[in-house]
Amino acid sequence: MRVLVTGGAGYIGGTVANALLDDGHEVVIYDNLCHARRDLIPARAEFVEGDLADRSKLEGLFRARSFDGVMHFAALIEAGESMKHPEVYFRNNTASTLSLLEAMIATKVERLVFSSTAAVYGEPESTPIREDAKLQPTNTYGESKLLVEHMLRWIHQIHGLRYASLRYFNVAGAVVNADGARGEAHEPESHLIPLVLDVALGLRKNIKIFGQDYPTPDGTCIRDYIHVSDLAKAHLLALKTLATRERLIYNLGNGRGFTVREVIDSARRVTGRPIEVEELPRRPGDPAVLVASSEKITSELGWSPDYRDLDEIIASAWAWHQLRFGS
Ligand SMILES: NC(=O)c1ccc[n+]([C@@H]2O[C@H](COP(=O)([O-])OP(=O)(O)OC[C@H]3O[C@@H](n4cnc5c(N)ncnc54)[C@H](O)[C@@H]3O)[C@@H](O)[C@H]2O)c1
Ligand SMILES: O=c1ccn([C@@H]2O[C@H](COP(=O)(O)OP(=O)(O)O[C@H]3O[C@H](CO)[C@@H](O)[C@H](O)[C@H]3O)[C@@H](O)[C@H]2O)c(=O)[nH]1
Repeated sequence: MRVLVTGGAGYIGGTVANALLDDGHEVVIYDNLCHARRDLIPARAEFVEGDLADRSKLEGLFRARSFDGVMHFAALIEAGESMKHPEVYFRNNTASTLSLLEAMIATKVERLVFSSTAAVYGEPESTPIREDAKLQPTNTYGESKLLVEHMLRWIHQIHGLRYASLRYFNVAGAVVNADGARGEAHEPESHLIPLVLDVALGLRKNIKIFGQDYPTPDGTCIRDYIHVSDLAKAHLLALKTLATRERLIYNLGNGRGFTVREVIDSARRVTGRPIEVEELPRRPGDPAVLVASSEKITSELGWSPDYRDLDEIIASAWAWHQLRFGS
């Protein structure tokens, strides 16, 4: 298949682009590089620099090349930042995605795999979270993605777009393949695991823990960490399944939650280094607990994660982190 990968210069999009290439597909990456580095674009893919909002550029690309599908990763991704600048998130993640969808409708590109998020659920009523749980985001990042899910439902119904909405929980870890190694590095970094590993490497003094008074065993937030290679596997499965099924909505997580302090302890075990912490107030918009039930994708598509152990996920991230940032 020929697949357009929006946001393919980023952490997850780049990893999935490599997995598509390994599986024999042709990949064109479309990214405006607002949060990525040119030298990290997967070397075997074709690259087009452009913004999601540029409908005519996307339409031109679709007409010129006849794509079988789109994997749509391009977005701003920080829940904390989204609570300071909601309008930026609605513009970039929601309105600009509409330009992509308009271009797909106009040129009859039929399949879309969309990066949704656990943040669409907000504070869940029960855990683990199933796909039929209430959708009530507690941050505007989650809302910006939920609005896209609503648009997709209508565009599917009216224009027949086939789509998969994959609601990822917290993605982590690194992958080694023909292109070398690729791991988690956001520009700028705001995610827990890479920041903790920076402290282990001596690049930061300490890790700030946002909130100690959540209703969890140690007072810090609980998240479900999934390895990026397991996520990539699910994307390829979803894209293929859209040949026979029209609309897929799946959670992607490991089914086990870890507090922020447990993640830091795991990093101490894996790296063998001391990791100093500093306790700060809550970060606005953070739900206390997000843990996935991924039973639906397991029973319907046969997906299951290869990485189930947090220490293993962090060890994979650490191996790459030392290569990339160690001296
Ligand atoms: N990292 C996670 O834990 C996580 C969890 C759930 C969902 N997601 C979703 O997965 C996707 C990828 O996340 P990531 O961690 O790889 O982030 P990332 O920041 O590494 O990648 C996002 C990419 O999108 C590009 N981009 C952003 N806005 C654009 C625009 N308007 N036009 C063109 N390109 C644009 C950026 O330059 C970047 O390369 C996002 O949609 C995110 O919401 C991530
Ligand atoms: O320096 C830090 C960074 C994070 N945290 C906490 O660690 C947890 C994880 O935070 P982070 O790594 O920033 O990820 P999330 O905010 O949980 O969001 C990620 O996971 C979501 C799915 O659960 C995705 O939708 C988002 O795109 C992705 O950024 C949260 O409780 C944060 O408050 C800290 O205490 N200190």
